[in-house]
Amino acid sequence: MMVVNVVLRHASRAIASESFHFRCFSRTSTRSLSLSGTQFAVTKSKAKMADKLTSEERSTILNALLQKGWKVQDDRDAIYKEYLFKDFNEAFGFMTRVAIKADKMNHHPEWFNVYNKVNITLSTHDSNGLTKRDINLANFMEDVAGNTQ
Ligand SMILES: C[C@H](O)[C@H](O)[C@H]1CNC2=NC(N)=NC(=O)C2=N1
Repeated sequence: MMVVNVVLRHASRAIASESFHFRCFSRTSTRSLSLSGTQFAVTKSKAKMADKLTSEERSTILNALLQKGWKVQDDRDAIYKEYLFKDFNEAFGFMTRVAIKADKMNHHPEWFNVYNKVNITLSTHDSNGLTKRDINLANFMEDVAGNTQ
């Protein structure tokens, strides 16, 4: 009986201390998780701001696209262009190639197609404006359209 009592007391102390440890652990880990979550959010939003095209990049790589018919929107930091193809087959072929590339880049155009017309707007939603990803995708579109238009 004595032995059973000792064993039981030991076991209940162990369980109590386990649950104490568990509570401490889960409190600490929750706090540090939310802390690191906050730090992550701050770091991420700074990175997004830094992503936007600089004025130097606007007068070089963006300007090169403006020479090719792309325009900057009046009310938004975005570029747009209307591509005209021979027919729907050519337009949709272009869209298909661009869609595959865009998905690989995880960077997607806003676009609208009617028969042989494709209206495209590019902007980086995550950065709330133009970034090099828009320039890269627009240059890819220029290459593809150059071969089909
Ligand atoms: C969660 C995912 O990474 C984002 O929503 C991606 C997907 N495609 C995107 N496309 C565009 N144009 N801008 C983005 O910021 C963007 N972000």
